[in-house]
Amino acid sequence: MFKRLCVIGTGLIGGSIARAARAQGLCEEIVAFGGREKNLPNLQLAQQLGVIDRFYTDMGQALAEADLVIVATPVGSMRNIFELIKPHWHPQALYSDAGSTKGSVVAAVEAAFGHVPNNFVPAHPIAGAERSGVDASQADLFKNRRLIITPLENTDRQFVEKLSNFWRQIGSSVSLMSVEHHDTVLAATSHLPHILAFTLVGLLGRKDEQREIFKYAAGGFKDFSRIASSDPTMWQDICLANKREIIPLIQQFKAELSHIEQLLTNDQAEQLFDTFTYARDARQRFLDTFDD
Ligand SMILES: NC(=O)C1=CN([C@@H]2O[C@H](COP(=O)(O)OP(=O)(O)OC[C@H]3O[C@@H](n4cnc5c(N)ncnc54)[C@H](O)[C@@H]3O)[C@@H](O)[C@H]2O)C=CC1
Ligand SMILES: O=C(O)C(=O)Cc1ccc(O)cc1
Repeated sequence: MFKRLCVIGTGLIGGSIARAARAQGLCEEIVAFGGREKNLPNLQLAQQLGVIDRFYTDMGQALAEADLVIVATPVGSMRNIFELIKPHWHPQALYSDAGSTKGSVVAAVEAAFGHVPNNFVPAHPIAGAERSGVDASQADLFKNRRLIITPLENTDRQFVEKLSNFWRQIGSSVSLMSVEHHDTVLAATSHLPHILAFTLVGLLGRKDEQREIFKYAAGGFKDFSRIASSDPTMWQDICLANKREIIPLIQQFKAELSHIEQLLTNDQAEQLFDTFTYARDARQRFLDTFDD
């Protein structure tokens, strides 16, 4: 049980962490930090909804007595956030984050502190939605979902264990991996798919007949295009932060698409069938292995 959870960034993810911690009785009180004036309506709503007990516009007050601090702001803001946290850092408190990229978050902490403190435990919930803000937050968002922790060599194992227990108690299945492996895997399974969805929906949206296209969109397009409703600031930050992993995937994707174009141009029906069959079988293998 934590005495005081401090959430920095009370949006979809920070709000859902707060709701889940409250629902499971994992902390005595929950406070939040509200940096900029434009964040205040969201924080007032969070307080009205009972997601947080109160919020502070001063980082020192927000962090006072906090024994668990979770940063859930867009990854591009993290350097600035850790600069603000630094003067109030407490060696006994557990600090973590929810950022979608891990290399950039660790680099942000390192830039702010000159090293990565052993009580900072980088983490990423593989759960979320295309919606933003505290009004979209849910206590069960992390139930039966995965949570990745990417400890560094010097990360205190007791803090890793504490954070793992916290996430397990809010329903997540916890995996540990290196920062680099995380960013390679997530570039493929999350970052590239979001770029593809933004690109396709943008392309179709620019077409004259867009009203017709969206009117007759079948289920597949609706499923695939849902993530193009995601927050542009958040995704701008993620894509720039992990571009080293994303760019080679875009190049491979372009080559695969050109291959399909060639098959169509040459009426190579059998090869087209084989290409689609390979993908279908691969997906079935993933479902058989990982669908839980
Ligand atoms: N949306 C999703 O499905 C998932 C998002 N994430 C990660 O979680 C983090 C938060 O994402 P969401 O909750 O979706 O975003 P959100 O937009 O719903 O919430 C972010 C909150 O941070 C606040 N904020 C932004 N800059 C700030 C600053 N400088 N100081 C104080 N507060 C600030 C905003 O006012 C907002 O309330 C991001 O790092 C994202 O990459 C991780 C897993 C899933
Ligand atoms: O809405 C969806 O399907 C998502 O993929 C949500 C999501 C967004 C960012 C993450 O880092 C993890 C999960």
